[in-house]
Amino acid sequence: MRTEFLRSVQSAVRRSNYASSTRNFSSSASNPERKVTVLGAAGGIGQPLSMLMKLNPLVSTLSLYDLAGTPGVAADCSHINTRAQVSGYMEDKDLAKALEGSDVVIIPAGVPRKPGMTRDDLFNINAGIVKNLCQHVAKHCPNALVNMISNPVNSTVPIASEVFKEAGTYDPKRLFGVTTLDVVRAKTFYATKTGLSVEEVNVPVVGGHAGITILPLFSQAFPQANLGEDDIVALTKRTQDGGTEVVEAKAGKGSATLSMAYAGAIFADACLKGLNGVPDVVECSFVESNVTELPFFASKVRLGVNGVEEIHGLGSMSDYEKEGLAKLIPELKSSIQKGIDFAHKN
Ligand SMILES: NC(=O)C1=CN([C@@H]2O[C@H](COP(=O)(O)OP(=O)(O)OC[C@H]3O[C@@H](n4cnc5c(N)ncnc54)[C@H](O)[C@@H]3O)[C@@H](O)[C@H]2O)C=CC1
Ligand SMILES: O=C([O-])CC(=O)C(=O)O
Repeated sequence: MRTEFLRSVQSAVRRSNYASSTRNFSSSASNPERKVTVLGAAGGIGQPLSMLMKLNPLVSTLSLYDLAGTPGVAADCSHINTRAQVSGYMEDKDLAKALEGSDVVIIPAGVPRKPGMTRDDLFNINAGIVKNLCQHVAKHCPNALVNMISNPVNSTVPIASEVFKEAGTYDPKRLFGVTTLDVVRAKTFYATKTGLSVEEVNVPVVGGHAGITILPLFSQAFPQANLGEDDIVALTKRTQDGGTEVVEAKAGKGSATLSMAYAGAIFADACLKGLNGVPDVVECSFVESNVTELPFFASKVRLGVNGVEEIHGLGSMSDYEKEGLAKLIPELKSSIQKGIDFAHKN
């Protein structure tokens, strides 16, 4: 029964692109050892994300770290009869053990929004958390691929890059802001509007991860549907406000956790596939980039054995999308600079 259930979860996940190459998903025996560490593992995102990583046969060691509650989450996850061996860590002094040997470090540590807040309102608390955790990453697993989930992503990724530069470990190919949830939302909203099967649609989302800096490119959606300008504007706005929609619905009890865990698991799975040499693994991500004048930008990225293998350009965009791009640049630029300044001053 349990095996059947696991198979059905795996197959649902596989259909939705979580493991776009079934080759690696179904058999664990042929997959190399891979350690994945989750920092903030006992939180709203951390718990379901840890479970999804435990279900991923590409993971051989799952290391869970949080300031509180990790032993329970680790014990719970460890009973799931899948490949990964689970360990939980809670004390600062155990961070070294938690991180050593990690191939991928996923960071959802930090506070979430409440109604009325912007992601930037989280900066004062989360910037320090991210800086501290990245200092430990630089020390204990400098070669890991870092998947930054903590908000504001537009600033936390630049903070991480400065910390790694300071430590002498920075490799731009290994640092990713996780923007997969924007793609997940754009796909869902597009499929709902067009009546296309959600499993077959794809929509690139570029820019950053806050409000108008989130720019879905519906002109490049696949398959193409004949939507009018009003529909495109409404879909764009809903994708940009997707996080706020959840924050308001949760009415003070946090922000997206389940959809984020799903999105984070898809992105980590893509990183693992790239590391394992699976070809043509492409996801949107906020990375160091020269696609625009900004030092960081989200666009389609091909993942490989070194992390980022290739950053795709923006492709052809509609006039509406070009306007959106022009509008987002100043805000994204200042959020990036804010992160860089923080890393130097604090
Ligand atoms: N990139 C994205 O698309 C998304 C990002 N987020 C962001 O993810 C972050 C986490 O959200 P939730 O899980 O809902 O929050 P949460 O409050 O439920 O969980 C955060 C966890 O981080 C832990 N934590 C705090 N400081 C830590 C430290 N120094 N070391 C280790 N763990 C630490 C807390 O103990 C807590 O368990 C927030 O900043 C939120 O805005 C949320 C949704 C989407
Ligand atoms: O909106 C938030 O605060 C959390 C987030 O980044 C998202 O759901 O996209």
